[in-house]
Order: sequence, then C-alpha cells, then structure tokens
Amino acid sequence: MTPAARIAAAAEVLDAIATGLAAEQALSRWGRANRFAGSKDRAAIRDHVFDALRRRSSCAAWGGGLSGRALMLGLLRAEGRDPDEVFTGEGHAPAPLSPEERAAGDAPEGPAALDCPAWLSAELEASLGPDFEPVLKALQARADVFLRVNALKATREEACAALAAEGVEAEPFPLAPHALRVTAGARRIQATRAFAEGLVELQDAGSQAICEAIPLPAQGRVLDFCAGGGGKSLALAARAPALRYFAHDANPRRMNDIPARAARAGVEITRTEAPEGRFELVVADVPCSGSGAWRRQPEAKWQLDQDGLSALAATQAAILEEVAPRVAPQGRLAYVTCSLLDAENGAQAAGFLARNPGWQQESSLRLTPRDGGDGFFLAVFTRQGGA
Ligand SMILES: C[S@@+](CC[C@H](N)C(=O)[O-])C[C@H]1O[C@@H](n2cnc3c(N)ncnc32)[C@H](O)[C@@H]1O
Repeated sequence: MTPAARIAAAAEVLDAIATGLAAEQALSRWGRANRFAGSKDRAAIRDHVFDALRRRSSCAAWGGGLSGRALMLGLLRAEGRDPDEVFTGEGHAPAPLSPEERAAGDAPEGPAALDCPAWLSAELEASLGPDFEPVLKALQARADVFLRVNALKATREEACAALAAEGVEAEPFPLAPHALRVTAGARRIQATRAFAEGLVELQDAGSQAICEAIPLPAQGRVLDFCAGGGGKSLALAARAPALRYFAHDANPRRMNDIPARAARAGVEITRTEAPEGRFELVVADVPCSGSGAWRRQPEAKWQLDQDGLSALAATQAAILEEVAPRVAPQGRLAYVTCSLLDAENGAQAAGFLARNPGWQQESSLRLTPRDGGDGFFLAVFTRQGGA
C-alpha cells in the first residue's frame, strides 16, 4: 500500500470507531476485509489511527471535523505536512480536498490544544498542578514499549543480549531496576525465545516501579485482589518467589493468561474466586479511569464522563472496604491505580483512612508519563493492632 492509501484506510477505521466499535475491533475487522494489506501496512494504519485518537480534539480542530477523513487531514496539518500530497485521489489515496475542506480547520485552542477533554480540564489541572501541561503534552505522543527482566532468570544485560540475538533491541531504563525500553523490533517480542522462556515479560516501566515500591512481607501470603492478567503478582513474585501468591478478579476470565505467564516466569500464582483467611499483603490494583495510560488506550480519554468517573470512585471505595478485613494484623494494603486524578488517588486514600481509624498510611508514590512510563498512584496502608 502507498502511504496515502494507508491514510485513507486509517480514515475508514476511524469512521468505524465513531459508530461505536472498539479501536482494536475496528482494526481487525478492516484487516479481515482487506487481506491484501501486509503486516507493515496494518502496523502503519494502526499507528495513524492511534495517533489521531490520542490527539482527537486537536486533529478535529485542524481538520475541521470529527470524521475519519477530517481527523487524518487534521493530523497531517498538525504535523506540518502538505495535505495535497496525500489527498490526491490517485490509486487508493483519499479524494482531493474540496473547497470547504480547504477553508475549514484552525489551530486548536485551550484544552483542545492539549487534547484534554474539556469537562475534565479543571480537575486534571487541580490534580497535576504545574505538571498539567507537560503531562497532557506527553499524553499526545506514543508510549514506549517496556519489558521487565525476570530477575529469577536473567540480568538486564543477559536479557538484552538474548533479545538482540533475535532482532529485538532494548536498553536499561532507569525508572525501575529491571526495566528495559525496547528501541527496535517491538513487534517480534512475543515470538522470541527470551519471551517464551520467561526471561522477559511485557510490563510498563511505571507499573514496574510501583511494584518495586510495594513493601513485601518476610513470609506469608499475598492476595492480588484485582489481578486481571496478573501483571502485578508476576512482578512481586519475581522479587520474592518464596511468598505464596493468590490472584482474584471479579471477572475470573481476565485471569486466563496467568497460568501460562507464571509457568514461563517460573513462579507460582494460585487463582481463586473466593479468597479465604487473611493475607500479609493485599494488593488492590483497582479499576480506574486509566488516565495515566491514555497514550496506550486513547479511546478511554474521550469515553470517560462525570458519571463514569463517579461510578469508578464508588467502586474503588467499595473495593477498599471489601479488602481491608482480609489483611492480617500488622499487614499491608497496597492501593494502586493508573490514574492521574486526585479523586481516584489521594482523595480515595484519605477517604479510606477517615473511614477506617485502625489504619495508617505508610507511604505513597505518584508517577506521571513525565517519568517515562504510564501514570500510576500507590498508597500503602498498614493495619494497626492485633484484631
Ligand atoms: C486495573 S485492572 C487490573 C490490572 C492487573 N492488576 C495487572 O497488573 O495486569 C482492574 C481489574 O479489576 C477487576 N475488578 C473490577 N471490579 C472488581 C471488584 N469489585 N473486585 C475485584 N476485581 C474487580 C477488573 O476485572 C480488572 O481486571
């Protein structure tokens, strides 16, 4: 496919997303209907689609509308490219620009220039303070791909060498002690022996840094209460494999990959639908707005609304109340979000402490995309007394 045909395809996929399809779904549907497209074409189309979604409001301003065609036109203008070189109508290129399209479109202003949902702008600004603009700007760009080296199987240097032998270039990343930033060959990672043999696991560097900051007990049991695919338990188990790990999720199917991932990593994680007894550490990596990870899931940025945010905050508070009694005396509760919003982070931690006088906050950590990985929040609470 020519570069212009890829842009036309991206516009088509964006139109499908606008009808309510998830981006991944729309991309696979397009791929199935256009089998002639090779893997490089599909990757390029995907990049265009995600670039436009990340910068949807500024692209809409530059392009004069929210259709796929307008968004792609806006993306070209935002990047300082000449749309007439793409909108030629030749072959599978998009049709030439109409006089209306030429006249429409302007530089974005205010929250749109930062691709910040207007309704959330004040709340994000209050949460991020002076970081507001730089963080929002960081969220307009693609995220890096990160790996966590499994310290049980390799050093960072050994993992880099093993990956390089299979065409994946990676370098140590300072945010977390076992983090690697992939600089080339990211699409090959899951086909490498280094991955299959558990030397490395895909995990954002911010997520790794959060897992490193969770204090682990000397012995006993750890419950990952909102385990999903098990990313947090896998990282904790690599730090202290002698502890016993239990993974739980309200939607147990989300944990389907845990056995294979744990086997590759050489650790043991037991899935449970009904955790029993008390745990020395409970990790609650709660469902959240995902605002810290909007670079990877840009649709979420535009789907969130006030009702959704309030519902998430209520769920987070309810999960904290549900897990607190499962923590053993003197044990710890680690509350984690990948949110940038105080309503889901500091305010949630303060609410928990106000409702539960037998608890203290031991530490907290806030990361934003300015630190290099996704944005995260961690609050570690300790349970006082012997009851
Ligand atoms: C942020 S994701 C977890 C990501 C995962 N810990 C990881 O590191 O890969 C949140 C998870 O919480 C689960 N969840 C939602 N509500 C829940 C609840 N009330 N109790 C337990 N899990 C819940 C969701 O199904 C989802 O898998």
